[in-house]
Amino acid sequence: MTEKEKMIAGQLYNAGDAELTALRLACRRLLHSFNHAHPDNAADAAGVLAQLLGGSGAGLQIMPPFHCDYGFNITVGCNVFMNYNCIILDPAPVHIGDNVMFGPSVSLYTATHPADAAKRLEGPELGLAISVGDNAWIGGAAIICPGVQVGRNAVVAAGAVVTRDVPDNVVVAGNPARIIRQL
Ligand SMILES: CC(=O)SCCNC(=O)CCNC(=O)[C@H](O)C(C)(C)COP(=O)(O)OP(=O)(O)OC[C@H]1O[C@@H](n2cnc3c(N)ncnc32)[C@H](O)[C@@H]1OP(=O)(O)O
Repeated sequence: MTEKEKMIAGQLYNAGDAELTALRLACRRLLHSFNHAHPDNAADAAGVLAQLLGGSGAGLQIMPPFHCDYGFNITVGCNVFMNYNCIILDPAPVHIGDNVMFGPSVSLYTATHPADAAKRLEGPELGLAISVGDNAWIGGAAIICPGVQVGRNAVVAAGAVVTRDVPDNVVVAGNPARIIRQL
């Protein structure tokens, strides 16, 4: 397997690999264009997003600046809105459903490292896929940790750190995020 194949499969991989380094550089070039697009040129920004992302439905709106590692691992449904300054670390697949809203500075981190220092210092990284269900709302500055699945219609409160899967139709808040009510 190549390092890219290992990365997408959720296995330990070497991020310093030449192919992955080139892919991240290509991603940064596209992000530079997107984040510096003139506000009157919405078509330019939409064209860059179409090149950047693995797939997206109609009605996608992302407010700049936006940051991610690769882009091709991110798929987005219809009518998705991401507010300013969202960050998606996407060595592993990220799927965002239809009608999802992100507040400002939402972070989705699929990337992680071994907790054991000796293993971590050897260098390999790991990506665990994240998904956000249809109609979910992620409040500003929330952090979605590696491997988490957020359910349909769920609300993640501002500032929550989500370490476990979120069921459908609940509000979660806090660090670590806990269910505060059913919807
Ligand atoms: C596209 C965009 O999204 S742009 C707008 C960006 N805006 C945001 O990010 C705002 C996100 N909104 C929130 O975080 C809100 O507080 C919500 C949606 C979670 C409120 O949900 P509700 O179910 O109405 O909760 P409610 O306000 O009744 O509070 C219930 C309890 O949760 C607590 N709570 C509410 N919000 C939070 C929070 N962000 N973090 C921790 N606890 C919270 C309340 O203090 C309350 O606790 P108490 O019962 O001990 O008094």
